[in-house]
Amino acid sequence: MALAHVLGFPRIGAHRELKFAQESFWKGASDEAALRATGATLRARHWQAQADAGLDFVTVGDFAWYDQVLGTLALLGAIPSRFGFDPKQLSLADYFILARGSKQHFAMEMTKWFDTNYHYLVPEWTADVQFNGGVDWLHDEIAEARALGHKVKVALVGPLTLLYQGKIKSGLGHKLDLLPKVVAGYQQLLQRLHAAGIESVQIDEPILALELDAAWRNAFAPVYAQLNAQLSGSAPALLLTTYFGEVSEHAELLRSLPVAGVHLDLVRGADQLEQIVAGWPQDKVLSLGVVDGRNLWRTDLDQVLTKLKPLQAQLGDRLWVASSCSLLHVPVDLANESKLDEELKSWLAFATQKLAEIVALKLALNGKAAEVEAQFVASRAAQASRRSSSRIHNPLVQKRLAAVTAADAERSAGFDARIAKQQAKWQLPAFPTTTIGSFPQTAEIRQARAAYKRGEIGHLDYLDKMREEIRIVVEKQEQLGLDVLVHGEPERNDMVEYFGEQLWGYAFTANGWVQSYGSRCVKPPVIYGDVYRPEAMTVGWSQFAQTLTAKPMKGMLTGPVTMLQWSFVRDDQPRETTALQIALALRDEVCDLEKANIGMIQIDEPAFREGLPLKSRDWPHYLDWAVRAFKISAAGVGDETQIHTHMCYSEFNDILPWIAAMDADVITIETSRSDMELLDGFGEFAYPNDIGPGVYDIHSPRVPQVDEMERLLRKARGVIPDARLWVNPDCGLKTRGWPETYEALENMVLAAKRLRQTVEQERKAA
Ligand SMILES: Nc1nc2c(c(=O)[nH]1)N[C@@H](CNc1ccc(C(=O)N[C@@H](CCC(=O)N[C@@H](CCC(=O)N[C@@H](CCC(=O)O)C(=O)O)C(=O)O)C(=O)O)cc1)CN2
Ligand code: MET
Ligand SMILES: [Zn+2]
Repeated sequence: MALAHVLGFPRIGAHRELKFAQESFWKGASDEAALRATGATLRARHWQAQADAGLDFVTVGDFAWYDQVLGTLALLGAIPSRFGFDPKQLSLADYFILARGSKQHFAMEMTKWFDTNYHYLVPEWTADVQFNGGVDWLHDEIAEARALGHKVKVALVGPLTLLYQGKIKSGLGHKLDLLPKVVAGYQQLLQRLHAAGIESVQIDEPILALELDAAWRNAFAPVYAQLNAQLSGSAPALLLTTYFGEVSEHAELLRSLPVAGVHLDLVRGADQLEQIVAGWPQDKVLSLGVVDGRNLWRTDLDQVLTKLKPLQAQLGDRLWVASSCSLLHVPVDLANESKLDEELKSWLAFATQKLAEIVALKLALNGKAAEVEAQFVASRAAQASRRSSSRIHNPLVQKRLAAVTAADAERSAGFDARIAKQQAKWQLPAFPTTTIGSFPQTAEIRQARAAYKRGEIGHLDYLDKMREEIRIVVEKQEQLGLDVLVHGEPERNDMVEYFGEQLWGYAFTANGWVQSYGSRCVKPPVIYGDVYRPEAMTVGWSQFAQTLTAKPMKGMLTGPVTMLQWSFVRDDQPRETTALQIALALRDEVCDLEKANIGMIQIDEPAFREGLPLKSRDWPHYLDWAVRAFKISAAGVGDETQIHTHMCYSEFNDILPWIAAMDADVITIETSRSDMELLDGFGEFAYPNDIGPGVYDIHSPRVPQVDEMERLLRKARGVIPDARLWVNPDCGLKTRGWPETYEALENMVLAAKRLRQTVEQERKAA
């Protein structure tokens, strides 16, 4: 009999209960007990949903108070020693300091989890890091689940993925130097799980979907042999999970690893099945991820069943039906969507619905097709209705896309000619200061928007409130002495959702929250049809903001790649086609802004790096269309119009030439959490256009001091010519409060002024 399971369930709660409990704890408005109680309630609810759906285990270990990688470090005792915490006595408050920083401590670095919009905390590898055991939280959660009567499978981030995803901070030549300690730590952990009677452990090794070099590849067999030897044939059985891509190059390794089973992502890597299944050992489970954990289209159950049936003959009980990856990346429950129309709703499945899909497949395989016939009928109807629906195809859009030429992607002059005209026009000081776009989204702003959405205040009142906010933001920027201003984006709930709401071909949810990092969530819009801009989206706001100041006011848009990457994307046409449709819509907006005398326009592409395929052999194709999409959105303007872009939260060094190929006049880019590591890349590749490497981390409430920022700027001057260097934070300020924002920007402007003085002195001395 086939079994059914998921690799993980979203922890934030259908109504973001965890977010509100975390934030209340951070504010000091509630205590640790209250936060813990909310966590326990959510876990209990999510396990119950899994049990009620008919899964064979509930997954324990997917919960995290902030992030699952940080949680793994806390569990193993491998927290960075620079914080001075005792790993075995770590309190929740300490754990949050690791994640968010404090007056004394920089936060741990945060970066994207593979190619998702989820951010994890980057382990800090030093020679003295320990793996001798840490907090008991996982063990407590297991006890909780059992007390509720559930059959438990424990999920862990695997040792090699954990090591790989960290960064060497000091004292190590190679991350794998830590292997003996790490393995000992996992052995200890597995023993304890065994002692507690755990029979099944899912051990996530998604790095197998990357192109690993020999050192990493070769580490798998000995590591798993050691973990297995320790268990000496006794429980828990290890299920090694791979996801986010195909792993067929490791087919031989996976067949021979001493683990009880292996999980494959058949959504991302449909083609790998044949190669891996051939000669699959008689004693190994094969868990097949057939329900998409990264998107929310309803599964074509017939199609999947057809694929699974022949395998059942081969695998029997050893066939497990699963989600492709953890369901962390999709919203919790479609039942909470009252605003989506019934047709669209019938096309979708959120995490809760996906549980039912997995179980329907399992039951159909196990000879109980009659019990789940209704599910199959509904799935069939959804596929048919999606294929034939008239709301998906827009001939206007398709015709325009077909007519795009290479020239549409090129500015009329090269950078040198453009920047000369732009400088003559704007007369900015050396090291111009600016911000990334958003200013604090205060409770007042959000409440006003919530009241507007509920119909308690009218459209004009809402506009008035937002305009008032813009007035305040402009006034503060003038006081601060910033050189290039922004309107602050108060009217935007989220930079992607806001545009999605105004474009055709997009649907948006009322409650489709997905965790992005810590307590922060997004509601990714759903792209279901051809994308079309019926009217201007931002022009009124930018125009209004420009009337308030004589300084340049940057227009503010989200770029095509990010609009795509942070949405749930249609799966019935290539991603690049959708990206180019969005690019054309944005191009019209950019041209409209220019016509309205907005002379600087920022087109944010924070997800540009995130969209990069995990395997480098797929890079050229992606980079080609992604760069083209950006350029098409930007290239409709004249030479004097200054195009900015912004990127954050990724490692950029390996794609610098393509970032340069986007040919934005100015890029502001996140660098401060990694102490300007970006600049290392400039050794090989000198970025040609203007650049503002972020001088402070906006994701931490800590206020940076003038000296720190001045130091970073001096570092930047080492590789960026003075004439090309801008001064700005790492990213937008929407998540910050006003007092810390104001103070930080005051310090930043001061740092820029000091730099100008230095240059002046250098010039005099010369
Ligand atoms: N899509 C996306 N991905 C991204 C980013 C991003 O900005 N957008 N930034 C990077 C980092 N990630 C981030 C993700 C989310 C947030 C963020 O601030 N999210 C907000 C939600 C934003 C939002 O949609 N807000 C809505 C709804 C806000 C809300 O909760 N309203 C209350 C009512 C108002 C109140 O009383 O507060 C409610 O509905 O219950 C609005 O402003 O209208 C949050 O979690 O708090 C920040 C950074 C990478 N990925
Ligand atoms: N303009 C956006 C902002 O300032 C860019 C954010 S990138 C995640 O919020
Ligand atoms: Zn950013």
